Amino acid sequence: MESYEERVRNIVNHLTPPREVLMNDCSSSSEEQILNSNETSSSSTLTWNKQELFEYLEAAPQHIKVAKKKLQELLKDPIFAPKYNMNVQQWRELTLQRALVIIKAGAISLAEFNRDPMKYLISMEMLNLVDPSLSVKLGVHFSLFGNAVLNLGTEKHHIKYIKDIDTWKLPGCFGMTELGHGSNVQGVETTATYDKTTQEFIINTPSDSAQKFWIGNAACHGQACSVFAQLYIDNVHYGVHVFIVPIRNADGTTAENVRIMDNGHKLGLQGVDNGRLWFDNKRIPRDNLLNKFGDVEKDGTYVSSIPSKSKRFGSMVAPLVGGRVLIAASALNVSKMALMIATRYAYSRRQFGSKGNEIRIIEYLTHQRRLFPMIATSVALSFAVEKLKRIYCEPNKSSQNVKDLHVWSSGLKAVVSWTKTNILQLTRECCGGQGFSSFNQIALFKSDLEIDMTYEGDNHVLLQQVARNLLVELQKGRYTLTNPNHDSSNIHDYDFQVQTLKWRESDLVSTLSQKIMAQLDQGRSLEQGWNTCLDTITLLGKAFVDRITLEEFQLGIKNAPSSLKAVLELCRNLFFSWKVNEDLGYFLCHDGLATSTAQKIQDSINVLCSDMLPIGLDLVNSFNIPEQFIHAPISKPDYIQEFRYGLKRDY
Ligand SMILES: Cc1cc2nc3c(=O)[nH]c(=O)nc-3n(C[C@H](O)[C@H](O)[C@H](O)COP(=O)(O)OP(=O)(O)OC[C@H]3O[C@@H](n4cnc5c(N)ncnc54)[C@H](O)[C@@H]3O)c2cc1C
Repeated sequence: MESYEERVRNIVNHLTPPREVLMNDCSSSSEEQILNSNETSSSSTLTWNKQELFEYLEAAPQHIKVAKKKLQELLKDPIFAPKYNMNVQQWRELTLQRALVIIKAGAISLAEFNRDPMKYLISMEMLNLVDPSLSVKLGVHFSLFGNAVLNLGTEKHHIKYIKDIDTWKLPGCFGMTELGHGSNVQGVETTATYDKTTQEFIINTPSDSAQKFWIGNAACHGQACSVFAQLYIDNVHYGVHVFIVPIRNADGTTAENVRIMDNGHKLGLQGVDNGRLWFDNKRIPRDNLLNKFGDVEKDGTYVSSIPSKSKRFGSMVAPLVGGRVLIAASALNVSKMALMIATRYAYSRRQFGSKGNEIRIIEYLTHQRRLFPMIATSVALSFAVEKLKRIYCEPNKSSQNVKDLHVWSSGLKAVVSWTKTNILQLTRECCGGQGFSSFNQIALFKSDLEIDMTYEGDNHVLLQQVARNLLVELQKGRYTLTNPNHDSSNIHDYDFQVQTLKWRESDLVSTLSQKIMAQLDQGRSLEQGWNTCLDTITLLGKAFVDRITLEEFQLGIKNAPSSLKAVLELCRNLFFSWKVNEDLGYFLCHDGLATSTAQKIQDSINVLCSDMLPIGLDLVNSFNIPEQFIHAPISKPDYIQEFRYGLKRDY
């Protein structure tokens, strides 16, 4: 008689699909075949050249490819080898030493940031794959402190500071956030009062809530800080301006009239020395005002070509948009890397089934539904993020480009960082206990990059910027409202897909407009009305990003070599179905889709996942992430060999 276990096994075997429909067994292939092969995909359903897809997703001009290779060589220096098992002090020291190697080699510099922002962005993205603490420490120094000098300062500042920034002679901090004010930068309390008798500004922290908080490089290494403070001249308030304030002397001692404290242990980014700053009527020369958008003459006369305080503030924060572009791009790379690790493991790890013939975990539908839609989403986002980078790097931006940059960077920073966090969670779980080990990389990215949702603009606040812009477009009659499309004849037709996402966005814009008008009619202020609509606003911001992502993806498919079109279309269909499925409630409650069409879309996900099953491994192996940065043992074809007795992994 069959035992209970045997009966269950027989039933399960009966229910699982025949092995022939599943892809070739990667665990028996050599690493070279699986990971680095330029051969076409071996799937029976779709074929493409992996190198071709790698290059198409990379989308970099030749000179940048050369720079990338050069940086990759530099990153082979043993100092960049993985090392996790350290206390905070050791993390900070290693991060500093790594930063100095990069700076000494001239691989990252403010001069380069100015000359070739795309090269700068791509180099920083690569450093983030090696060690997020390293890219954040350098980012604070160059992209924030240095960028403030470059874009908020004038020639006198460039002459005085750029060389010292590029050599780390003047390690910098960026002092925007205070304990009492983070997202609301216009509300900072630190004051800068002009003293015309000495031609100095007096920088002061008037209360404990005004202490500068979370300031990168402040706890240990920073010597100067670009401080955001309210400018006062003769008791007249001129709004927020930015000042270069010395915080340490060259010998590392704290500067006079400055107090510094460490921010302490945190969730991640252990290598970044975040600190708190107080200024006790600290005097700085008049020239230390970064005066591109507003200046103070010797006699105390205020001069600016922008009369409105809030517009002036807008001009001052606009150049800082690069941080958001970098977060979106880096978050996408990390998503791809985590998916590469988890997917490779999923195609070689076996669990359950008959003895000697256990099932690869990728064969479980739950595994496919966790990994494949995210693979498709990462491919989809590649095209939107690439477009964002191009807009950012455009040297002579039209006013439309400036507006697009603001809206796209706000929306994509929020959505890509959330997507990455979701992907890190899913991939961590997909790897089981292995996902918990630092040496398998996913866990560390989880803790180091958790902050992406908060700094460089809190995601919920950023999506309000997107919604505000769409509302203005609507009010100015520049927004085309769209009707729902119930036609379900072909849910894989691009026109149907884009019409569906356009309808949701346009329905949300008009709903938002009506809701706010109703609030105003009831005598509420715009601020109160806005607050009652924040749920709709968040949905609208996300809907906008989904729509532009689909549109850019379609453009990418149109321009792709013909051999790549089919695989990209499969990804587009899965991306679309997944996105609609996530928000099915909205589509059904607001009559955006017929129930039968919604059902079709929902049902299509399992089918698309099974279409992706034979090619999922090839697809992640075509991702534009250099192999050099993937050292997780579970990503290797024979992961068991990676754990043979005596091979230590306690770094
Ligand atoms: C590791 C790390 C490094 C950092 N480095 C720097 C640095 O170098 N320099 C620097 O100046 N700052 C730095 N920051 C600070 C960072 O920029 C701020 O934390 C961020 O701007 C958010 O501000 P907050 O923490 O005060 O949060 P808050 O703005 O108080 O937000 C708290 C919550 O309230 C919500 N909220 C706030 N306002 C609204 C609104 N209008 N509508 C809806 N919801 C809202 C947010 O969504 C959030 O969930 C760093 C922070 C960290 C953690």
